[in-house]
Amino acid sequence: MTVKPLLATVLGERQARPPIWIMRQAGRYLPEYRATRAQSKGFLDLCYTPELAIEVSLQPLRRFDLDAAIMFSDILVIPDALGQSVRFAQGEGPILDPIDETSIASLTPEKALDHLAPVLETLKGLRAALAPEKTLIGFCGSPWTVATYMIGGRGSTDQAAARLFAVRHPEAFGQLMDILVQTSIDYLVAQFAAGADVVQLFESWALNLDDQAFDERVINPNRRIVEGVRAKVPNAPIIGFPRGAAGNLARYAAATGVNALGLDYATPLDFAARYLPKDLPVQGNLDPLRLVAGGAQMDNRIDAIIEAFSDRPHIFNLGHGIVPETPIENVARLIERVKNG
Ligand SMILES: Cc1c2[nH]c(c1CCC(=O)O)Cc1[nH]c(c(CCC(=O)O)c1C)Cc1[nH]c(c(CCC(=O)O)c1C)Cc1[nH]c(c(C)c1CCC(=O)O)C2
Repeated sequence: MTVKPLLATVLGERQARPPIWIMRQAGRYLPEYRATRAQSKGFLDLCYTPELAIEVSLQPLRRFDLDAAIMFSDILVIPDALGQSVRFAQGEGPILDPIDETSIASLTPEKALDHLAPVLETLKGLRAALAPEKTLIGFCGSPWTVATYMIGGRGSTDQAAARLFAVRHPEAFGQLMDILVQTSIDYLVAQFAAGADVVQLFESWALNLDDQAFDERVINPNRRIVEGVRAKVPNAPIIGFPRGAAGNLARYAAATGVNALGLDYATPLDFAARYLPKDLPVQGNLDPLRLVAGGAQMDNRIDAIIEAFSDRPHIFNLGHGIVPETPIENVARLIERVKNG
């Protein structure tokens, strides 16, 4: 069987050079993505049309020697599948009709997996199209992060609406988290069945939480998902990416049981050495804006990241998603440097 270096790294095997993928690697910095996007009827339509979603997932691998493809979709297909109205307005980001303590009961978890069937078709098509040494990554948003959009109705810098809702309506909030945990388990199990090698839990808003809230809203639901998925898919490989977790990172890694820990770019490079078990695989963590600017500052930082994690399994990645302004030649240079020094 052909070895998949990225999957092997998630499972704890250090490689001579770190394998690499890029968060949001299929996206607007690529002209071919913008062209396919223009052909679609809208962003969600692109997510639910396997033929187009497969195409955009493969676009970055045609240009660059990446070690993984990530299925093209979005974390907000879950609220959409639960019956909440989700729109992606041009230049505004996602807009949802916010849910409240009375509307949680009208969500439709029983219909969610049928609604998500096209995403599973995308995975099957990718599995068939990918070279055997490439890792296929599935994903979902973690419950707290998805809930911040469902309750707030849009992205925000402080997630105030959801933070207030969680403490003002703890019972309704608990019901919402239960629905999101169960839907995420079913969805990820189905992703493995459709051919995913590994899945990533995107907890993009693991910040702005006191330690009690972090335990209740981040650690607990992520742990329940890891356990629930592994009850059906024994030893399922899972990467956790709790962005902004900072001082809570080590507890997150120990308590959730994820195989590998995604580090955002604000995580100090000596953090892993100081606070993480010595064999725990890490992923990250170049600042996406260093990739925009490129040049020597980027090369030096890439080298520093590789050096800092050279004694443990390491997957190179950005510390958050690539931004649309990123010059393509800088991406090529990043990958060349990671692969060949
Ligand atoms: C919070 C979040 C979302 N989506 C996602 C997250 C977690 C990661 C993170 O923190 O960045 C995850 C995501 N979104 C997308 C992917 C596809 C796979 C990949 O290439 O990584 C993945 C893994 C496509 C996308 N998702 C979106 C686009 C751009 C939409 C377009 O093409 O018009 C893409 C390519 C839209 C989106 N989707 C979301 C927002 C806030 C936005 C608007 C802001 C933005 O444009 O970056 C929600």
